[in-house]
Amino acid sequence: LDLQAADGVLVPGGFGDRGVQGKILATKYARENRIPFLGICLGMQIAVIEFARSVLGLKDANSTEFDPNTKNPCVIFMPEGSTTHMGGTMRLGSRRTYFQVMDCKSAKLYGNRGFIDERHRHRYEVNPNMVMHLENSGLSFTGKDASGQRMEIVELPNHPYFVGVQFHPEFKSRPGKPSALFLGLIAAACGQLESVLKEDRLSQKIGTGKGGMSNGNKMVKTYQNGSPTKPANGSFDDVYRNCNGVQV
Ligand SMILES: NC(=O)CC[C@H](N)C(=O)O
Repeated sequence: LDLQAADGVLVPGGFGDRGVQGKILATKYARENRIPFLGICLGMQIAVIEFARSVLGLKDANSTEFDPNTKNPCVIFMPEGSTTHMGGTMRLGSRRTYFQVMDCKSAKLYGNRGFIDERHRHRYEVNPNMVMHLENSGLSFTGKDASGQRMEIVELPNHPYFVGVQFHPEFKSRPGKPSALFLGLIAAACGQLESVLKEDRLSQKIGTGKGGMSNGNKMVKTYQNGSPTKPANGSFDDVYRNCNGVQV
């Protein structure tokens, strides 16, 4: 895998320690070299572990999923007491994320909404006791659940696009209705994030329901079945057109 050729890095979810070492290296590379990054579920947990190791200097920082005896458990087992999920320990299904600040990339990409509902499938979470330490060193937990104890979105404000989410935006993302965070990753990888964030259209059609982007944003033509030479008519469409088929 040649990371140097990558315009963006997506670290997906996963269970167990297979591939974790490589995911940590890819995340470190993206963070240090300012390559647009999106971490999903385990990918977000990896981003926090990598940051704790490299920036906080906690060399054995880990998830208790991989090292139950770590002295620096920055990701821990946090089962959710739920009468509807009896017997299961997985945090599953739609849960609400509240933005903690509006001046962050994820809130803007979701159209400046106060909260979003996204789907979940995980057992482990960022250790709430380490949040302050991580934030003092530059990570920003821009989305949390209603209790404030479960970290849903993490960002590095001083990076062109470094976003990790505990939820799974892909579950509600559709080719013609992409998730805000995939739009952000692709736009950043194309060097167009600034113009996308400035798009009036991003926030105009929020809450219109049908035809909107998944979780609030507008539908944008993707030309998936159309002519690849169809002319673009705006920066938004450029992003979509240029990135059809692009591997990130
Ligand atoms: N879906 C995932 O990526 C799960 C991440 C992690 N293994 C957890 O259980 O929390």
